[in-house]
Formats: sequence, C-alpha cells, structure tokens
Amino acid sequence: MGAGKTTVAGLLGEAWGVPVRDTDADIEASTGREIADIFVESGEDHFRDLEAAAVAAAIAEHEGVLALGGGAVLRPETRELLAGVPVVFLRVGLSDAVKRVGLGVGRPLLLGNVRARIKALLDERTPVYESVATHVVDTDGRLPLEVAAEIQELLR
Ligand SMILES: Nc1ncnc2c1ncn2[C@@H]1O[C@H](COP(=O)(O)OP(=O)(O)OP(=O)(O)O)[C@@H](O)[C@H]1O
Ligand SMILES: O=C(O)C1=C[C@@H](O)[C@@H](O)[C@H](O)C1
Ligand SMILES: [Mg+2]
Repeated sequence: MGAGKTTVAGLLGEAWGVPVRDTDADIEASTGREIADIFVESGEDHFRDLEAAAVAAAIAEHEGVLALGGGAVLRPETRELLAGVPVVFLRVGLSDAVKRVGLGVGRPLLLGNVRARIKALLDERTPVYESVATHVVDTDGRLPLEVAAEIQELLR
C-alpha cells in the first residue's frame, strides 16, 4: 500500500493509450461496497475470494494495464494466473510508504499503528512480491512519472 500501483497504472495507461483496470475498483463497483466495509462486515477471507475472482476476470478480459490490490498475490491461484504476463513490483520502503498513506484511511489492514502495520506487511510480503515479479522498480524518493518512465523503458 502506497507503492503507487493505482497512480502509476493510470500514468502508463495514458502513456500507452491503453485501458487501465484496478482490481480494488472492480470489487467496489461489482459489490457496490467500499473495501473497508467489506473487510469490517464480511472479513478478509471473503475479500480475498472476491479479489481472486476479480483478478481472474481481469486477466481473462482485459488488454491493457492492470493494478492489483496489495494483497492479491497472497492467493496461490492468483500467483499462477500471473505466470506468463509481465508483473512489475513497485518497491517502497517503510518511510516513503508511511508518508504516502497518511492515516491509512480506507486501508483496513493499516488500522491501529500505521507504521507498525506497514513494517509487518513489508516483512511478510516482500519475498512473495519478489517471487511473482518479472521486473522490480524502486519508487522511494521518485515521482510517479519517473516510475512510469522506467517501466515504459523496461517493457518496451
Ligand atoms: N512515487 C510516488 N511519490 C510520491 N507519492 C506517490 C508516489 N506514488 C504514489 N504516490 C501517492 O501515494 C498515495 C498512494 O498511491 P496509490 O493509491 O497509487 O498506491 P497503491 O499502491 O495503489 O495503494 P493500495 O495498495 O492501497 O491500492 C497517493 O496519494 C499517491 O498520489
Ligand atoms: O495490501 C493489502 O492487503 C490491501 C491493499 C489494497 O490495495 C486493498 O486491496 C486492501 O486495502 C488490502
Ligand atoms: Mg491501489
């Protein structure tokens, strides 16, 4: 969270003139509920089921740039679906992530101590992100446009 997936996907879509999808937005549109409410009312497991289905639908239907939710790759079936497509891991360190997400409003897994929650998620997930990525781009101290430019070079 705060790596810039949604922001950079939008810039890439503009640069390439292709459509952009974001699985978090797809889930909110299809359920008519906000992600934070889904977590609170139905729990994380239910959200992950919706998310796995949203990723599968997007990969089947969508031609363009796809931004995933930060925890989508926790599901093995999602990792399998990503094999064979270019996957960019936007790396962000603790300090920049904390600055970017602010109080973490709308990000249910950051409730409580935002800094401690981000540190725990980075520690747990970094190996998973590295395992699915075909490309890794560092985002610390860089503008979204600079990150997008590097990805355009990498995927030319
Ligand atoms: N490279 C960057 N430098 C500074 N701010 C950034 C950068 N990338 C994104 N931001 C800002 O950080 C915030 C979070 O970005 P964004 O929503 O794109 O992250 P995300 O990875 O999609 O997060 P989530 O996993 O919660 O969906 C936004 O306010 C955005 O403008
Ligand atoms: O990293 C995560 O687990 C999450 C990231 C967001 O994109 C949302 O999918 C949700 O807030 C959970
Ligand atoms: Mg996002």
